[in-house]
Amino acid sequence: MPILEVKNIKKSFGPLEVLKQISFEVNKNDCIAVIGPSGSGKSTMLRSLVHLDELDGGSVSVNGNYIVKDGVYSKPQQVKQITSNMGMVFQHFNLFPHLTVIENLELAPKLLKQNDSAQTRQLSMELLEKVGLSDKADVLPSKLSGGQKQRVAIARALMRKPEILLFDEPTSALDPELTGEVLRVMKDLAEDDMTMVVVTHEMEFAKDVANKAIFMDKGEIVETGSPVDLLSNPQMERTKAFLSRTLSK
Ligand SMILES: Nc1ncnc2c1ncn2[C@@H]1O[C@H](COP(=O)(O)OP(=O)(O)OP(=O)(O)O)[C@@H](O)[C@H]1O
Repeated sequence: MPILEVKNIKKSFGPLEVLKQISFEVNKNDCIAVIGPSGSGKSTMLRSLVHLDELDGGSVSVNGNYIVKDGVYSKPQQVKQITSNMGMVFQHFNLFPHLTVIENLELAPKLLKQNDSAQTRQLSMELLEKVGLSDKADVLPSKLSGGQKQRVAIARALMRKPEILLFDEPTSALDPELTGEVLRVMKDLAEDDMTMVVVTHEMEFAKDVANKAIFMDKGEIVETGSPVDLLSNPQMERTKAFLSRTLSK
């Protein structure tokens, strides 16, 4: 059974149909790159998986538990519980500026009283080490580079030990010289068999790290398959058309 199953999801903002009956599955250990031109609905699709955007129709389930089934949402408590199995990393980090790095990591577990504070501290230090920032535990986000902020955001998303990590263009807000350090952490996670869905414009990451690619255009999935095949096969007219649009952005 797939971990995450998305079936015929639909979403409009007013008259604009942003998602048109999208379906796909995420299996354990998949790293899926979601690629497509600006405005194709990638962020909306990702946000809808954790109920940050409300769908108009379709189904999303995690391990067979429905967040929404045929457009009808489960009870809020159940939605909360199911979505807690997914961690989200945003383009603009979304760190709390008045909290130190370690306080950013520990805020949610403390509010939810998930673990005792010694366990929480041990996990937060382990995760900061994993992203190479154990020396920054007590500094405020304003003292960090964009790449470091994003690595903190990744560590924070891992605090609840999610089964799936979702990334929404995690390097798009970074200066080019800072994208590498974030992509390396993401590659390490993929190599540790983390299940990931990554909205990205980084074609090299898609080719090197992802095992599957989903191409979206105008609210539809127009192509799926192995990223290497899709990105390097000159016969694939849609892929070429997509790439020329993206590269000319
Ligand atoms: N809250 C909103 N209200 C109205 N329209 C929205 C809202 N959020 C997104 N849209 C519109 O929905 C469409 C899809 O947006 P979305 O951000 O999902 O695309 P995207 O593929 O992620 O684009 P990008 O690569 O530029 O981030 C766009 O036309 C956008 O303007």
